[in-house]
Amino acid sequence: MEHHMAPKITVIGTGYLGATHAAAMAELGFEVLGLDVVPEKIELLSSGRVPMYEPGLEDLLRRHVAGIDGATGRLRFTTSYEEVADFGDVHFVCVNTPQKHGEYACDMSYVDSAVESLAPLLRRPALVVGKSTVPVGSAARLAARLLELAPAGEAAELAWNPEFLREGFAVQDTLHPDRIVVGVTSKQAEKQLREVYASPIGEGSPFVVTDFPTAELVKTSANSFLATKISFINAMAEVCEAADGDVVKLAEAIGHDERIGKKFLRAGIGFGGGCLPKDIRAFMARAGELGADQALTFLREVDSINMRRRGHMVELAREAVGGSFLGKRVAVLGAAFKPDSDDVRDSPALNVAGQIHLQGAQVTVYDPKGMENARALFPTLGYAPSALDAARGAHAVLHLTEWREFRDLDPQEVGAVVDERRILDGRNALDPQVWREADWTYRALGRPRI
Ligand SMILES: NC(=O)C1=CN([C@@H]2O[C@H](COP(=O)(O)OP(=O)(O)OC[C@H]3O[C@@H](n4cnc5c(N)ncnc54)[C@H](O)[C@@H]3O)[C@@H](O)[C@H]2O)C=CC1
Ligand SMILES: O=C(O)[C@H]1O[C@H](OP(=O)(O)OP(=O)(O)OC[C@H]2O[C@@H](n3ccc(=O)[nH]c3=O)[C@H](O)[C@@H]2O)[C@H](O)[C@@H](O)[C@@H]1O
Repeated sequence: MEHHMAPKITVIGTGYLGATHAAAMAELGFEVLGLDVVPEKIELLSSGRVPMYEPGLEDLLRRHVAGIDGATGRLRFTTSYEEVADFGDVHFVCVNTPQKHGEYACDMSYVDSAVESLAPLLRRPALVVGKSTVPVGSAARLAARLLELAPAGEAAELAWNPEFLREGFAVQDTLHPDRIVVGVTSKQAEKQLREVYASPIGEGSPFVVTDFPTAELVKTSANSFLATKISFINAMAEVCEAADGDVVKLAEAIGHDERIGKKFLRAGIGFGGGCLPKDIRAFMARAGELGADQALTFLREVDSINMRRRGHMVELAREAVGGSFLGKRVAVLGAAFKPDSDDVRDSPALNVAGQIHLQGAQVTVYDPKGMENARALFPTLGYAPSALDAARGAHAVLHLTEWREFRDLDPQEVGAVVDERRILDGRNALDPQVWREADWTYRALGRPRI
């Protein structure tokens, strides 16, 4: 009987997506080699440490990284493309695809460079699998490039396998995905990917096989839908504020309709992060290039509703401190773009903090995990080592990222250190009653003033 070896896997780009994917693939039993162009990241990962905060990821990594006591040794890291090309049968491309400076379009230079570094070294059969979020049409272009550059010729193939993980739940989402989507041009590629994902498929994750453009579009349309849902509820929050309605109750009530659903209806200062904002913009830009820009004009509105939230939060805060920020102290609870992450890319919390600082207030920020990243991006803001320290002497406290730690704060304890008991809840996540009972003025976006 033919002895079939499990494919060896490489992961190119070991950031939020790639580091998680690499560790998860080792957990599923594969031999994995991760590569990044930043040697410091590779050093950290090789010693079993994760260069960012993602719940459960470090434990997973330490179970597998070669050289760690008791680890399986299935996971290693390198900066050498030669090593990756020699080692792998399936190469996942997980590099960043940020927004271009001053444009809506996606910056494909990192993906292009990853493929151009790897392809000329592929001498034996290989499946290169794109996971980064890219404009539709990229996979076809990269497949042609691969064929042009790889010494293995047609034995080096491309597939597209978009990723849907959420930060904060990355490990769980990778090991137990809602669905697996693969864009392929051959049965062989499909077969190989079925083998890689045999475990989640066996657990019941739907496996959707499609062509390149559809696979790319599934990703951008999923993120567009999520962004639209958030902006929808934030538009309702604007109307609620004008009509003295309560958007939290409204969301709960419409969410009982299963066709609408309860998820992604949390009104507040809106969506941020390294994905939703840049993905909807890149999608609009790409649709424009394809002559289908009209189809996505609604995303422009989704984006502008979202950006208005930040400005509105600043206005509410200014109003709360008496009409001007000059000489006022403002405490900001939260810097990460969402809880359970240290990611501050396009963070609504930091954007609001930055605007208030520019308008003359003394702003002090605290975040359980995002401090280092926040300081690097906004070095002129004040930072404190705890929520209580941030609140000391404040004329207003702004709750901008809904960490558990903030929900558990004791309003009396915080009340003892502030100058004025004023709290603005930018995430509709605190219990208004608890704060009001402790003599705080509580105000939230889209809820009655009382
Ligand atoms: N962060 C997330 O939750 C998710 C991200 N995505 C997509 O995944 C991609 C990666 O996102 P993140 O992991 O958040 O970005 P990231 O910035 O955290 O990680 C990207 C990594 O790629 C490395 N890199 C850049 N150029 C390289 C090259 N030529 N060769 C090797 N490594 C290189 C960087 O040094 C960095 O470590 C993006 O397209 C993003 O839209 C998709 C789903 C979820
Ligand atoms: O493409 C990506 O990178 C990922 O983008 C999002 O994941 P993520 O950015 O980690 O975070 P989300 O949980 O989607 O939250 C995004 C933003 O929306 C905000 N949000 C979310 C939900 C909600 O009801 N209201 C709301 O304002 C969050 O505070 C956060 O700023 C998607 O949820 C993932 O499926 C996708 O893989």
